[in-house]
Amino acid sequence: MVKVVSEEAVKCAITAICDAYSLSTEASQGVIDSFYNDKLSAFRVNTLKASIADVLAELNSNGIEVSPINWSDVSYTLKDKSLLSRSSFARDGLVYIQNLSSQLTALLLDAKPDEFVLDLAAAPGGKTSFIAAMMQNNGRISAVEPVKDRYFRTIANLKNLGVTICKCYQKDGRVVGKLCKEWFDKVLLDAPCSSMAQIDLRDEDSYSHWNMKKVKECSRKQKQLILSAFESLKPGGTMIYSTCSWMVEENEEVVNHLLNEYNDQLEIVDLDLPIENYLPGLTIYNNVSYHETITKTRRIIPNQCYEAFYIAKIRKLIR
Ligand SMILES: C[S@@+](CC[C@H](N)C(=O)[O-])C[C@H]1O[C@@H](n2cnc3c(N)ncnc32)[C@H](O)[C@@H]1O
Repeated sequence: MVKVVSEEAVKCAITAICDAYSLSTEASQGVIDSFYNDKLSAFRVNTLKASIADVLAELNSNGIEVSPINWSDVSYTLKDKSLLSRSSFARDGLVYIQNLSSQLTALLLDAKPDEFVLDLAAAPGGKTSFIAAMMQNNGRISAVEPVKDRYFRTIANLKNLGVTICKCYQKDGRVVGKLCKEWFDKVLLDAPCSSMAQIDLRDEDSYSHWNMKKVKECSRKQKQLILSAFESLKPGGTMIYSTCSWMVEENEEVVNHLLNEYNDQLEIVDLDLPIENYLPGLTIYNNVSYHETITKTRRIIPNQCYEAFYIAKIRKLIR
């Protein structure tokens, strides 16, 4: 029987990481508060099906007010997504409601037309579809998802969003590296995680299943998945590892595991995020030291606009 955690236990985990960064009491409180507060919603225009100008004009005529984001032409925030999520734009895939941290992660993969891309943990396909839009539906994407209903949902979603270059596979991502050794130019591993970003401390249901046992289980699987992702990458290719968790076990510890296995075959890319609310990856946690290069990985600090996220960009060296 899994022990259900209290709000205090979640706050404790968040505080421990704030302490590890020596964040001021005020900054730590800001992070904890962000797990209580309502966030702004965000969406992107799906340029596979609509032009930005047309969508903005339609939203305006429906009284939906949106604000642009400075790092993406297609991304916007809005106070209340209820009208938009019920609209025909969302239903018909002209826009896709997606938080900014997720959008930024997909953008950072920097997939180009004509490349061969792997999305190793794809459902429901939000990032896959953004990647396809950036590739202008030119090239190839393989999307992997082992859970049956999530796999079928991804296929339906991608179809609705006008993605034509993606083939979906119902598979465990951990076997892909051995089956498709050095096939892909780019790989996204948006790993299954304990989903701290989804925690709303006002809503017990959102954290009642979150616990350290789950964190440890996720960490074990993430370490296997990151090796598989790296093995599937071509020399010279790049991959993104991301989670929407705040836990070191699911982030720095996983990248450190890859570095322990393949240190001489990769470099961690220094991520220059176009936002201010981020921290470098931790190199020491609970008295365990990780590779120094992990400081080049990034943690997005949650706030009103952004969900808690961890992003690492990794390049496979040409031998
Ligand atoms: C964080 S979600 C991915 C979200 C997706 N990238 C998006 O933006 O829409 C992680 C996904 O990994 C899937 N997953 C779980 N175990 C997996 C495994 N062994 N191999 C590949 N995917 C797995 C989960 O079912 C879940 O759909």
